Amino acid sequence: MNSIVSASGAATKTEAASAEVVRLVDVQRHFGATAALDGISLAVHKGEILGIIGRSGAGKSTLIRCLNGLERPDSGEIEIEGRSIVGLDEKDLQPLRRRVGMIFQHFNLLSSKTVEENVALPLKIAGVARAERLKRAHELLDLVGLAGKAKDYPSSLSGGQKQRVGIARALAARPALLLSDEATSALDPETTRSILTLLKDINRKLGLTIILITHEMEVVRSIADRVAVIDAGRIVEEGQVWSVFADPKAPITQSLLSGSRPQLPEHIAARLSPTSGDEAILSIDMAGPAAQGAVFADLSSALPGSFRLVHGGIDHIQNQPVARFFIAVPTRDPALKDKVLQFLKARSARVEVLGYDTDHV
Ligand SMILES: Nc1ncnc2c1ncn2[C@@H]1O[C@H](COP(=O)(O)OP(=O)(O)OP(=O)(O)O)[C@@H](O)[C@H]1O
Repeated sequence: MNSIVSASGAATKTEAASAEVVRLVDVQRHFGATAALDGISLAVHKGEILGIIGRSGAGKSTLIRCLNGLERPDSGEIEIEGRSIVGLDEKDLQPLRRRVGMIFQHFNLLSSKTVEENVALPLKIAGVARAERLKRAHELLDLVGLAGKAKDYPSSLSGGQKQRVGIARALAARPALLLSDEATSALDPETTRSILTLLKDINRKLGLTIILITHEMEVVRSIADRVAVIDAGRIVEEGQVWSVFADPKAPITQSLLSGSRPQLPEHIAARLSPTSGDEAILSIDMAGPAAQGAVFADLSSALPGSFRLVHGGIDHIQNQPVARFFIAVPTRDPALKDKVLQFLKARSARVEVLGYDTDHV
């Protein structure tokens, strides 16, 4: 069984437990010989945004379908706001489903209904009177920036506007949890940013707990507090987003993150020798407080002429600096590389010798 993934911070155990919106314990779901979920344990706390990433087929959709009661696990426990949903019949699932809003990649709006009718639909199903549900729909359209579109039909909206309607509809019944299933995957980068900003605003304003399922690291990077990486039905890595980006441990995480972190340029990587050359090429990873000092200026003062910068940069994730650089250290002084390694390690940097280069100009 995986350990329970949680971010209780400074809260006491009791406070953290009371603020749990979602709790999964050793959830298993098999399809024939395929383990779509193979022992998922997870806790998500009120107001948290959790990103769940993984490759195609990793089990993300099965997980989300288990959370909204569309799929039943073979074994394990799933609680929403402290109530078990495993084993409930359709009738008893209905009120719990209203506690879980959902947004989709292709919006899933009803084309024959106006924007306000789409937003009000969950309330109509719940038996809320027309005047009240339209009032709520208008409040929500205001919240998502579509106040003037109430009477329009979905066909006249852009993709970003359709997703805003989807978000308003998902919030209609005042859910405790919003599930987002690849909600920005069909949108262009600018629209994606505006939808992510809206989700973050709603999270802050309403204290809404959000679980985002995505294969896009950028989505996780820009709005999630925590990330869980799922592979072959198991959580293989989890943590605060900045810390997982700074030091991805599982090979699948490293692979998913490769496009989001500086990599040694291919033409240099291709010509590295594992044993000898004029320069040693080092990768340097620093994050949090370790990335805040003037490391390279200090290295230059302590060991003049000891390196040249090859590639890299500093990113800021959740207000934390996350730095990754590649430097070249001349090998004519055989002791220099070790002095540089020692200096950087003393500054809490992770340093790796990637190989040796002879052909730089
Ligand atoms: N109804 C089903 N019948 C048979 N196999 C299924 C079913 N649903 C999912 N699977 C299998 O379970 C595994 C996990 O699928 P799932 O759809 O949860 O992955 P995913 O991470 O959401 O993938 P994608 O990103 O491509 O949607 C896959 O091997 C898939 O083929």
